[in-house]
Amino acid sequence: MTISKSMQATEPREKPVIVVKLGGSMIDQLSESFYESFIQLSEHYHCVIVHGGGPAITSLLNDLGIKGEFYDGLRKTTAETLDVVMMTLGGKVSNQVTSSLARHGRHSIGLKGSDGGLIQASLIDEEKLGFVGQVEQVKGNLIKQLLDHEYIPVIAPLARTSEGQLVNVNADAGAAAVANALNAEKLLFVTDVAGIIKQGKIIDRTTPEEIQKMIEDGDIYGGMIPKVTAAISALSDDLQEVLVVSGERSLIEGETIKGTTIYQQRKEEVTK
Ligand SMILES: Nc1ncnc2c1ncn2[C@@H]1O[C@H](COP(=O)(O)OP(=O)(O)O)[C@@H](O)[C@H]1O
Ligand SMILES: CC(=O)N[C@@H](CCC(=O)OP(=O)(O)O)C(=O)O
Repeated sequence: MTISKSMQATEPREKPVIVVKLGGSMIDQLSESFYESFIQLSEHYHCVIVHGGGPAITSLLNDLGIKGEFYDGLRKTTAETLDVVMMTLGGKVSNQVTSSLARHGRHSIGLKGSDGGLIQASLIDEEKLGFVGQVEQVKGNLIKQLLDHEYIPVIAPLARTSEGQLVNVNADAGAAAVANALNAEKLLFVTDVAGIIKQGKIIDRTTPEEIQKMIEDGDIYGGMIPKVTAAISALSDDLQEVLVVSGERSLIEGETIKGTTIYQQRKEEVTK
């Protein structure tokens, strides 16, 4: 996928938006060439980061002797767990990302999705999952104001309910909702694999229909399921392609972002 038609854009306001989700699986090991390519990308796009941090949360919960449970990839979040989630995502991991960007000469602002009414959510199933939310609304204006001042927003996937309750949100779903609210042109899922793998090979391009089949056949499993589900939910007229990419190396090769592109096949292409 080419970087952008608007590669030549110089006015900050004219830059399209790209949302980059940093997966917890990779956040400790993002390479120097990854950050360099991200900075390169930020010259052509308004970049917004939404980060995960699942492994860091699990590690601190283990250290504290708190048992974790997952249902369909979502962490059951009791009041005790929520404290750890908030400390880890809103503290350690957020700081890790903003510090790395600062080392590369870029100012960023770490925000929790629960700050300033940025991400509003509703409880999914309090009895089963505790304080876990699904996103209802994202206040894009706050993020746009930061982008207008050339700050990179670094958003932790926390939200609030209409009653003001803090909730834990899956980071892939959070990134998809942020991308939609900002009418982003691209959404990148940065993870520990170079794309979606089928029969040992990275797929170059795929559609929601093919993905559905790969899930049914067991070719896509575990942590890749919430990612592709979020990717499919994010596809729209504005956001026509979502990519799954590796954080181990540069995001860019030539003028192309490397990874698996998920796109919605147009009707005329289907009938061919
Ligand atoms: N078809 C697939 N292609 C690539 N990775 C897959 C596939 N199916 C499952 N996975 C798994 O998904 C993982 C990435 O998801 P996850 O660990 O949740 O990442 P993150 O923390 O970056 O969100 C990969 O490391 C791999 O083990
Ligand atoms: C509700 C829920 O499960 N929230 C996630 C939030 C972090 C996340 O999604 O991080 P990754 O992207 O690294 O998986 C959690 O508690 O692990």
